[in-house]
Amino acid sequence: MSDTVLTLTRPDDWHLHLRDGAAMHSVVPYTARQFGRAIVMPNLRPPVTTAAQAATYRERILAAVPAGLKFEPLMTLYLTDNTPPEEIAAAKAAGVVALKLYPAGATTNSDAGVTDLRKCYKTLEAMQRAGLLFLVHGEVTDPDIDVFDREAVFIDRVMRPLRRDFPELKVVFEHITTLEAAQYVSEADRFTAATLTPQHLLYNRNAIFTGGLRPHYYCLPVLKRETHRQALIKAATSGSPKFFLGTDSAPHASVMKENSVCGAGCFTALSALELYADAFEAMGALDKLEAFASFNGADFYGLPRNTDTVTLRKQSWTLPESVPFGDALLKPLRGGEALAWQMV
Ligand SMILES: NC(=O)N[C@@H](CC(=O)O)C(=O)O
Ligand SMILES: [Zn+2]
Ligand SMILES: [Zn+2]
Repeated sequence: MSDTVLTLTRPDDWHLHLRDGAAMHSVVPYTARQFGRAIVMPNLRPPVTTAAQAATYRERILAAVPAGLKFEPLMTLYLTDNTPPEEIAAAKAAGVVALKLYPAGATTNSDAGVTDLRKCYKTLEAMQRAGLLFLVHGEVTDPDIDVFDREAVFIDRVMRPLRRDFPELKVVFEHITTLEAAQYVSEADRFTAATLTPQHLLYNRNAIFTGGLRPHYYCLPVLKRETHRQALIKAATSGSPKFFLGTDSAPHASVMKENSVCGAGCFTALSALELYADAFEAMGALDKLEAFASFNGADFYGLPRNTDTVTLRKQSWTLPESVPFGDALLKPLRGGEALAWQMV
């Protein structure tokens, strides 16, 4: 491996928002160019709650993949208080790989989410039996809990009871943002893993307030203090197979981001690998990027690793300020700025 060229087994994105319709058509090509597969989040309006809906959503995504690219969307269902246990067998038969927990009110399009996980125990049992994974947005929504503490409190209130009651359910603690979550996952058994986003590896919460309020750095869980960022990049570059790539690329039209109420989500799909390469290089850990991006996630999900490769070259380029998003515009994280790495 030379200093200026990095060739990796083709990575997968284990946490991605593609939206639907014209907006989806605008963003699918970015992911399909970099990644072999992606776990597609189900928080559409209305959410993807049934196997049948997941199957038709999958077809719409495939129709948006540019000719000549091979990309496999891996589908998920949005768990609600009322997801029937019988839906799990149908989901498995339709190729759905996981269910997603959105605590009601925790994040974008989560109003149909779970109000109390105990209401879902029969369905979780069916998932554990069927070998479907459980992907978790790990924040409590209690208004008494400070927004910066919601992930740490979730560990005690939800994660520990969940692990105790379903020890063999594979759980992914999605987009972790804290030292507490990194520690919890490192110490957990082999049924627990976590995804890490580029923004949480690269930035601390100062980024949201540098020289004014910067909506494009606002996502959930919100960026935390520098001590947390350091714990996350340490986990990502540790070589532990429990941590893997999940961009959480979450496109919102710039008119919605630059508004009196700004939706949560950073759009990173356009330059995801470049952003991760930056974060790993700053730690002197480029040699750890391939396992994080291309091996650990597939191994945890029990899927084969990809066999083709991608190449990144160290050459400066400028990320566009904005790109089309259906009829609207979409601003990538770091839009208009120079990036050190470029996928070729
Ligand atoms: N991460 C975000 O800030 N937003 C995501 C939802 C989510 O993953 O929580 C979105 O769908 O916009
Ligand atoms: Zn989330
Ligand atoms: Zn997400």
